Amino acid sequence: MKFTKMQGIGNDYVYVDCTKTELKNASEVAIKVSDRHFGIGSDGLILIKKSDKADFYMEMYNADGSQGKMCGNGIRCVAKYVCDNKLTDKDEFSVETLSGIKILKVRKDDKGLVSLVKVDMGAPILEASEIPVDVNNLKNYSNREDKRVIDETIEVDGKQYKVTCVSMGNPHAIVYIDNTIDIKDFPLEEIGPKFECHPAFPEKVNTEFIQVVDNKNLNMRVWERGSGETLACGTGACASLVATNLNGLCDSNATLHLLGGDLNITWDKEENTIIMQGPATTVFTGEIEV
Ligand SMILES: N[C@@H](CCC[C@H](N)C(=O)O)C(=O)O
Repeated sequence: MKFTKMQGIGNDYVYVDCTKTELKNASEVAIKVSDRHFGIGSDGLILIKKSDKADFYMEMYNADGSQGKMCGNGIRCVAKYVCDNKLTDKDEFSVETLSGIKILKVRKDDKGLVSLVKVDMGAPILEASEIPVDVNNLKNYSNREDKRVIDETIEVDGKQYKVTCVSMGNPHAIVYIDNTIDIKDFPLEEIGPKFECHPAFPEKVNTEFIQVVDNKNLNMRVWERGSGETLACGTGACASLVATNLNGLCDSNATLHLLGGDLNITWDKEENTIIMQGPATTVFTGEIEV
């Protein structure tokens, strides 16, 4: 299997061009290639396919072989892949995903290679049942009128946290952490898996731990369902901007500082859509037996 390893602010996936060939057992291949000791090493696998509704189709798998409906850092790398490998000559095109069709715009460097990608990520989903969140597993759920999960109480491993939930096509739980600690010292490996498998999240959840620096800057660490800690999560950054704005803690445009780099996120409230902008990088290409 020919592949290209790419990363978007450190969230790395193995990309396979399936526009002309088919890959069988994608879920098993995802587990194999993602292994950082016995495989290529990645947070998962992304297949680039043809679409009859858009210019391309993105199919993504987490490191444990589970399928994700959307991947923010992945879709920027798909944009770089299709442009740099001349599968399209357009600077603006569409990519179909399991969570709908996204519109992407690329910026190229002086060698004609894509360096920055802007993605219209669509509208955030806030209704609990659509995220999905089982509100019966929250403590004293209070937003029954609008059915959103904003600043609600959840008990995880005997400790109570305030949580806000948003879907960007995939489910996210956003939790605010103490600003006085260094975010790198937060015990993510211990707490992340407990949120991921909490009964409030019937399809599991990606959890973002946020420190509000000021109304234009947020620090973020993420525990992704199916992949564990990653250096960044694009959909997670979008969901965190929405959650933090709904809690009145940041502007509708802010920079998210993740372990692997920064993303600029805007909630265009007139259009009710989220715009994500960030880099995409090719690491290396190769061939592996699968
Ligand atoms: N890293 C991604 C999200 C990948 C999918 C996620 N783990 C899920 O299962 O929902 C991103 O950049 O958005």
